[in-house]
Amino acid sequence: MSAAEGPLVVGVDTSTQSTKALVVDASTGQVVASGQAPHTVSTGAGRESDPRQWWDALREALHQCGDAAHEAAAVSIGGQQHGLVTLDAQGEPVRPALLWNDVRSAPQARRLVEELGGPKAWAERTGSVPGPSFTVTKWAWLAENEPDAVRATAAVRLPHDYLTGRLTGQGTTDRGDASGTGWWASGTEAYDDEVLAHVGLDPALLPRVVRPGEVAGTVHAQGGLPFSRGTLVAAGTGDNAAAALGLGLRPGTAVLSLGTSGTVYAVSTRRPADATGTVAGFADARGDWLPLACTLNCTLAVDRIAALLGLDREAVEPGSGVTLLPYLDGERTPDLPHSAGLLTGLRHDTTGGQLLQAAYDGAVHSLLGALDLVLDADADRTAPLLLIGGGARGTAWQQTVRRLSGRPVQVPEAKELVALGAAAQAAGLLTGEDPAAVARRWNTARGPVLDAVERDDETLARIAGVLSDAAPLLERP
Ligand SMILES: Nc1ncnc2c1ncn2[C@@H]1O[C@H](COP(=O)(O)OP(=O)(O)O)[C@@H](O)[C@H]1O
Ligand SMILES: O=C(CO)[C@@H](O)[C@H](O)COP(=O)(O)O
Repeated sequence: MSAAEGPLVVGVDTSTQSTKALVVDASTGQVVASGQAPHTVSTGAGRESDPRQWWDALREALHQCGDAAHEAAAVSIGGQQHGLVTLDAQGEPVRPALLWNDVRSAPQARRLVEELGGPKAWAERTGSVPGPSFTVTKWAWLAENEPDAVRATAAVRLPHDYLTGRLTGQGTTDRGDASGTGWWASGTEAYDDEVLAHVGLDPALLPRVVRPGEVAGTVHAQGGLPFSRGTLVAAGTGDNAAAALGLGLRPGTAVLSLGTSGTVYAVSTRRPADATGTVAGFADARGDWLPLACTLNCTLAVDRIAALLGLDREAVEPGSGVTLLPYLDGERTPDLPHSAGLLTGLRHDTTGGQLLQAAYDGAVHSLLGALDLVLDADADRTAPLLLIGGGARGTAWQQTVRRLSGRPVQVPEAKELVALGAAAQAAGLLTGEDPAAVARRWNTARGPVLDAVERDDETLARIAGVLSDAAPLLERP
């Protein structure tokens, strides 16, 4: 037996690059064991992963947790949002999942927005104007490009639903992740029959939306996992909603998450409906809302540029008028799905370190442009930003966010906030508490606050100018 004070819970983050598992003491929030196993994502035109490798990675991550995982009384899975998982009648993937950062459905996205009333109508109906990240556009792409796969599909799931379903044997999801599909109406909090009919998706193929605080099921088949049959399984949620739980986030505080995706978000009690499409009007996992903007190019893109330059990711140098838009995967914020990386302002005396700094600046500029849009009008604009995700560990990321935001930045010591949020959700099942209150009791947001520095408006203006001047190039399909 472990020396934990309370029951143990397991929180999982199945994100783009890896699956991470934490075994957490539900009384204190102490992480008693952890594990992590990588995934592969296809390269080339699309971004796909075989869902079965998420299950294998979950098994491996839990194996690394050792005996502690055997004692878990409840488990919950947070996962990368939007991915389209298609299962056949036996529950096996029909094809690899189409991931959130696969932009091939950009033409379908544009068409769907036009066909169902335009951006304002979509924002009012689903909270968001669907871009190529949204599941509904991926389903439309599949129907057009692989009709046999669509015909073979007996169930449609999101990544976290897939793993939760393999644990419980039931098809479930939650409002947080459902709100990123484009077929969940944020006004009625139910699947939108008209959208589903329009894209030819039978609602019977979709999972049941579990209410906040409700049990999704119990572990029905161990399948090589360390859990006992009957272990409680929480609803789980999308990774950003899970991190909001993990931080015990309250309205008024903005989060910047620097991982494979860059995201900026806040909790709000008001249902968002941004007709410009910059802010996605997601639901959170509790009953409130999670207005969020997301970039496709964050840590991976900057690391790639560092690798091209043969530099360590921290080897940045200040100064220079060079601008680098690191849109290696196309971009979502701003909405430029067909764009590629763009470099301008290069001189004989530009150094590699300055080029690398320009890549950080380009990535952070996109996120900060949406900061004011995700916060409620009455939020305190001088409060610290919470910086999380793998990139938050990096000094160059921290300093770039400070310089370009002009705001204090708080870096929580807790590393895996998505998995911690999932653990808090699992703990909430045991104690009946609100998961965000569990996380606050665990003090998960604790960490140093870096003071505000003067905002570098010159760099922000230069990047905005390049974006505007290069629009025809960046928008070209
Ligand atoms: N010490 C560090 N400094 C800067 N970046 C880091 C550091 N450690 C990890 N990273 C970055 O974090 C990224 C992974 O972040 P994470 O939030 O785990 O990603 P995911 O989106 O898959 O959840 C990697 O791409 C890597 O570039
Ligand atoms: O698409 C979004 C949010 O809308 C992404 O944030 C995904 O949820 C992927 O997350 P990471 O793997 O980068 O954590």
